[in-house]
Amino acid sequence: MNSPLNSALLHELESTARSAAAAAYAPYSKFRVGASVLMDSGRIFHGCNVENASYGLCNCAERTALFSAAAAGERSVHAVVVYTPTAAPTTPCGACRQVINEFGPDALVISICDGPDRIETTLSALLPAAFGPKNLL
Ligand SMILES: O=c1ccn([C@H]2C[C@H](O)[C@@H](CO)O2)c(=O)[nH]1
Repeated sequence: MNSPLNSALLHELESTARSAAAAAYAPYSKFRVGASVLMDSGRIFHGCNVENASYGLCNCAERTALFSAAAAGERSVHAVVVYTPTAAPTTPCGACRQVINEFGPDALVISICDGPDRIETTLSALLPAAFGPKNLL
């Protein structure tokens, strides 16, 4: 990604994450999450959480979005946006942080919600000293 994350792109990413939550399959938690990812190619993918009757197999919105990008051949993520239907923003869970690290150790991570607050941080701040592909070289 050579160009910075300008405000138009950020707005698109945020509205994509918000609308992705509409497809959430969350019959158990009722917590409907949406995510969008901007890949270094410039392509945007989205995802929602997909739950399962065997609760441990629930997949978060962030991972759904990233796996969708990976399935399309993408390998490098520039920014991740997660939307939760809450008053305060929510950062990705530990499992999602590890998956984001696989494809974007330098990724920006932006959390938005229904309230005015937002969190703009980086994957490396959320998962310092991460284990990743470099450790297997
Ligand atoms: O950042 C998050 C946090 C939680 N969830 C999902 C997982 C589960 O389906 C539900 C409750 O944890 O919300 C996400 O998709 N992303």
